[in-house]
Amino acid sequence: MPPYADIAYPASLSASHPIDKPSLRRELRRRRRGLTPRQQRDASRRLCQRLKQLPEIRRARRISLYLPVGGEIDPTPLIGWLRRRNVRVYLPVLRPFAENHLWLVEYRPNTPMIKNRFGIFEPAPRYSAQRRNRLPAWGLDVMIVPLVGFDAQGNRMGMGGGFYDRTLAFTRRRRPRPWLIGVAHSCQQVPHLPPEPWDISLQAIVSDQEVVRP
Ligand SMILES: Nc1nc2c(c(=O)[nH]1)N(C=O)[C@@H](CNc1ccc(C(=O)N[C@@H](CCC(=O)O)C(=O)O)cc1)CN2
Ligand SMILES: Nc1ncnc2c1ncn2[C@@H]1O[C@H](COP(=O)(O)OP(=O)(O)OP(=O)(O)O)[C@@H](O)[C@H]1O
Repeated sequence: MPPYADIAYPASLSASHPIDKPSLRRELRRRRRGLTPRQQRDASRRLCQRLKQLPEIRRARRISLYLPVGGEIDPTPLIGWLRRRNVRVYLPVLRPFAENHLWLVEYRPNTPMIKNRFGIFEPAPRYSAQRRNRLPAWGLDVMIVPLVGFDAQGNRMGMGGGFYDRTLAFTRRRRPRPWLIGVAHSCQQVPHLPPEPWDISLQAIVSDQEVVRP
């Protein structure tokens, strides 16, 4: 059972109601924002310990992750470890002129950064516009995907923009595809999320408490 199973879920989460995704998303975002700095630090450390043990990550040469906002679990302690292993690190960048698509842009120690319209740091436009600094998503070995919610079956919910679903839609038709790892705090686990037709399935979900392999 998820540790928060005893907390009252929104009424919309009971089996007899269809799930009201926007209110569930709000509730789960509130929950992760409410974690203390200390809980955040511990969760991040536990998450990264688990990630470093995954064979898929140990084998990878190119990995994308994200810079956390709003209480998201923090994967960035991995960056130094990955660089020491000569792994290339990529970040999502809001793609200009393509609604709700992401670019994956290499993140080096001297990469110029700006805040995007959501207040998330990302490589600056001048840098991201250069094709040599980007990688098509199929060129990644592993993509670490931030989750707002997840269930034990591996269903996921994100921020609601469909950014990752759109960016990864190609994986239905073509190989290679990156190994997709969703990450979240364990308090973001819920009993059941309805899969949507456009959802791209994850190979694993890693939280501070466990590794779920659907
Ligand atoms: N750290 C991090 N970076 C990421 C993502 C993420 O989930 N986490 N994304 C994953 O998709 C993309 C950005 N997606 C986002 C989608 C929606 C909202 C959002 O709802 N923001 C406002 C409402 C809209 C607005 O301000 O215009 C909000 O916070 O309520 C933010 C980011 C790319 N970078
Ligand atoms: N491949 C796609 N092409 C066009 N629209 C899409 C695609 N994937 C998702 N969408 C649209 O994006 C919107 C957001 O979807 P959803 O609520 O599932 O987002 P999410 O999974 O939480 O977000 P994310 O993928 O950024 O983590 C939906 O309205 C959906 O129709």
